[in-house]
Amino acid sequence: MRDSLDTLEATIRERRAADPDTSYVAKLTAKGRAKIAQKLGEEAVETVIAAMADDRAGVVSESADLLFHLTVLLADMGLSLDDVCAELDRREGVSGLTEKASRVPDAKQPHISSSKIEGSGKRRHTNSNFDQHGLPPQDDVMEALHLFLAKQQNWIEPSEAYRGLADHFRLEAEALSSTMADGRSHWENRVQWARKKLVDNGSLDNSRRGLWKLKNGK
Ligand SMILES: N=c1c2ncn([C@@H]3O[C@H](COP(=O)(O)OP(=O)(O)OP(=O)(O)O)[C@@H](O)[C@H]3O)c2ncn1[C@@H]1O[C@H](COP(=O)(O)O)[C@@H](O)[C@H]1O
Repeated sequence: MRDSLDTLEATIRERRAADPDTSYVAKLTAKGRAKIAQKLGEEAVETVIAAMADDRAGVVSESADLLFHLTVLLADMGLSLDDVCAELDRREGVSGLTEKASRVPDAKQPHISSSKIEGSGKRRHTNSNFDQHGLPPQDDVMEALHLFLAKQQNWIEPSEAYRGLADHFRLEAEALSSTMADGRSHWENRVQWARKKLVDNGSLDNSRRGLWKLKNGK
């Protein structure tokens, strides 16, 4: 398997610079990364369709197309199969369920997807909708705080929410150190605003000063 992929990778790297009239790799590469990624997506869908039809030969064929297009994409990004294998090696021995349980907050919730790359199954955020301070929109913070609190067993201190959500949104150090005119933290202010919204809509238990928890069942 690895030999076949190594050979394919070497061929693809060589064919990228070939004449697009005689090379599919060169032709696809010339169309740009978006087209390569689109083809990869199509092959993934075709693999799924074959699997759902219990078409074993189809799955083998579509998987070959999928691996081929993935290798073209990696080459276009200056990445290699070795990079992917190194990541797989790093994960070896770590149960997928254990890794998933360690994520904070729950990445499966679809309604925080405005800043999440769909389909990755992992917490990844684009910065495109972040503001000039490098912070996510208030509504996203509110939804993420709701999810974060839903996972807590007990009362938490605000600092835990600041940290947990900063990790969730993968905030840069610069964004975390940004302050308002009065010296208060932009980020903490945003999380506090989110907490207030949750109090206002009746989700948050407001009975203990300086500690945060959702009301039961909210
Ligand atoms: N493994 C492959 C491989 N798998 C699939 N494909 C091509 O990938 C394309 C995608 O399949 P589709 O049915 O979606 O094609 P399509 O509808 O024509 O594509 P679009 O019009 O949507 O762009 C087809 O043209 C396939 O022939 C491949 N093309 C090349 N290779 C390898 O890459 C090497 C270099 O190829 P060239 O760059 O063409 O010389 C070859 O020797 C092979 O080893």
